[in-house]
Amino acid sequence: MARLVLDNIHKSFHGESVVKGLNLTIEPGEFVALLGPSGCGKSTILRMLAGFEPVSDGKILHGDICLSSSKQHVSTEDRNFGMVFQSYALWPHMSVKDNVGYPLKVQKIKSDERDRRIQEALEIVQLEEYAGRLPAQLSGGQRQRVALARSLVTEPDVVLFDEPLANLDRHLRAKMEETFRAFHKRTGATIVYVTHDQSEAMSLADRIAVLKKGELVQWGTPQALYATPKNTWLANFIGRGSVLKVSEIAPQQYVNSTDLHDLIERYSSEQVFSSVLVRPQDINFVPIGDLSIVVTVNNCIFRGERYDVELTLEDGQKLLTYNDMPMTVNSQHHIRLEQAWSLESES
Ligand SMILES: Nc1ncnc2c1ncn2[C@@H]1O[C@H](COP(=O)(O)OP(=O)(O)OP(=O)(O)O)[C@@H](O)[C@H]1O
Repeated sequence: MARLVLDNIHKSFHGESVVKGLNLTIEPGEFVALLGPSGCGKSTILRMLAGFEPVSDGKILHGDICLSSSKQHVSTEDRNFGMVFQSYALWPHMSVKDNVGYPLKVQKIKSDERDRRIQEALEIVQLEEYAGRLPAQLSGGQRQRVALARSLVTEPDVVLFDEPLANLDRHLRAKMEETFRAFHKRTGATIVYVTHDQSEAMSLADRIAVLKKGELVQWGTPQALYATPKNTWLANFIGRGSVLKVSEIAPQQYVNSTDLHDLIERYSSEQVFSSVLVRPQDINFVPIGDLSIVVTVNNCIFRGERYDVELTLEDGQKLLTYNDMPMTVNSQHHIRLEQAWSLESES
């Protein structure tokens, strides 16, 4: 097992720069998600890792081996990375067993060894009983699990996933997330997983690289991205919450309740402002008091286990919070903001 390093990677198509100086060090066995909106360059990065695309500049290293640079390019076949894409690309005329075993046949692995590895891969994705079926006789989730089994029979150090759950319904996605977790635990492979779904990235990955327009915005654990997002764009992209304009304050710090209320009070009379992130769970309804702010209920939506309540401050800014009970639209209440996180302005 070796470390995967993306060292100042650039990629341009016809003079247009789509990946701009990306640096990432992925530890052996780590589960990493590349997350970002459509067109930010996620698939291009994965394709460069897979060897389908050369890099325009920079280096991709796997341990001591240089896989890609402007002078060098190790072919896809010689990288021995597993790959699972959105479309399962199974051979329709081959059984599950033959689909899974195909990469081993290409590698000319002997049949008893091949059978052992197929059996093990099918066990990991819990499809042993389906070995004789054709892809057409399987559900979407089962087909995706066959593709997963096929990606691991060659026992790769690194497995690349490109939106593998995008074509599945919500229920199946949740089930497949479990399969991925078990797969990662069992194989210990390094995983690079492309998605534009933040909840998928948050629930699966050890670390997430959030990308925007070909640039890395933040790289960290899901918990760090949620608690300490870098800027207003990321705060709006990860998790739920409200970005409030307040009086000026240095970015990247927690603001306690007293300071926050002071910053909100002083904001209306000032031109220069800062932005802070307030998470819904950091807002409490309280009796009128020193640290209370008047709000009006703007909207209240039933979400099953709770209500989403949209509040309006006196200066018109909106805040999202949760409540166990429904709240009447246009009713007035007092809230206390327990804490907030100050943000850099979006570049
Ligand atoms: N072969 C290509 N030729 C020209 N431009 C390309 C090529 N491949 C990708 N691009 C461009 O590079 C940019 C990044 O594309 P990429 O597919 O990597 O984004 P993405 O983040 O994976 O998006 P999505 O989530 O929609 O799949 C886009 O503007 C796209 O049009």
